[in-house]
Amino acid sequence: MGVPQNISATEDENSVSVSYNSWLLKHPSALYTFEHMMSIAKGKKIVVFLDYDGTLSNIVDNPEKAFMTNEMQKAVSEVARYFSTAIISGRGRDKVYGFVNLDTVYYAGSHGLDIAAPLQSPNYGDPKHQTRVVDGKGNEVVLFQPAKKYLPAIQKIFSALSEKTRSIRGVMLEHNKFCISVHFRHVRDEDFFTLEKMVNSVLGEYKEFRVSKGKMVFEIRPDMEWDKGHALNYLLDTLGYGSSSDVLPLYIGDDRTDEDAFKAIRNRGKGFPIVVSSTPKDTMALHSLCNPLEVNEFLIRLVKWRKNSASGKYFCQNLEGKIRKERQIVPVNFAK
Ligand SMILES: O=P(O)(O)OC[C@H]1O[C@H](O[C@H]2O[C@H](CO)[C@@H](O)[C@H](O)[C@H]2O)[C@H](O)[C@@H](O)[C@@H]1O
Repeated sequence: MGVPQNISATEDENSVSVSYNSWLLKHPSALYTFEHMMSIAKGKKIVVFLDYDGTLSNIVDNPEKAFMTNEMQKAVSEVARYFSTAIISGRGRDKVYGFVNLDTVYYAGSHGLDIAAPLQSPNYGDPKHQTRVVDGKGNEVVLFQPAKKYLPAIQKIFSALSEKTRSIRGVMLEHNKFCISVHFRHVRDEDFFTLEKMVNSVLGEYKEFRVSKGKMVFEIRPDMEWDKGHALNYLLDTLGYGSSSDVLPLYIGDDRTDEDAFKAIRNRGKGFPIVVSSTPKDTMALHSLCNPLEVNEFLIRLVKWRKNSASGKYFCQNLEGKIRKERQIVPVNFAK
């Protein structure tokens, strides 16, 4: 009995790695194609967008404990020194800020339904959803919250789900302000369909909401035309890059709702949509990274590239009007 099982395990592993390798041909590793990507980015402005769970932090059993490593926090902080950087998460905005804990990045929570954007002529999206507020650090920011009118209903759905799912062991509800996550990672297989029915029956009374499935989670949110892709465009616009043809948005994410951001970049016709996955999957992303460890490495490389290209540029500019003799050196140094 043991032998055939072993053989089939090996066959399975082989076929997984064969299909992953052929998937990689379509979605090459952003680490392997880094030089090529950066050759496209030369002289352009990269704006960095990052998902949180499964991208900056590993997927873990307890959503409250999805901390990022110190190395990752340092890498994101460095990235934010050189590039405009935003985190777009399904979590509540405050919660994701609590995990990342950096004041130099912009945050969008609730799958993009809650954006704290810089105070700069916001001309994208409906102004009635925008409020000027002073954040914890005393900076004026614009809160863009297009789903505000749904807050009372979200509260009711949360209460109804808490009541209804109480009988199912392992369910965990997470209030993400404009969305609700129903985690079923710890629900027994035999209880899954009952839970799914419960979720659908509660939502049956709230037709203006939709539910999608993420990683061991039902994600409930208002059924409106606003997603992570819209949030990416909104942030680009408020950061002042809306009409610039020199901007390359770079988005790294691992889950279904990140596909909306990949799609937005594909629609712009420029930029780097990068999916985090160690298995083949349908995606609009053009590049891939295997896991948060590779994301960390990619971010470190991005910073190094930026530092080097900045010093190269500085060298050129310095040479430009001043030291004629040294100008000859430029091509040699660049070739190195
Ligand atoms: O857009 P994201 O930042 O990726 O958020 C999507 C959901 O992420 C979290 O859940 C997922 O990660 C948990 C921690 O690793 C894991 O336990 C859970 O099974 C995953 O689904 C978050 O808790 C959800 O609220 C977000 O919707």
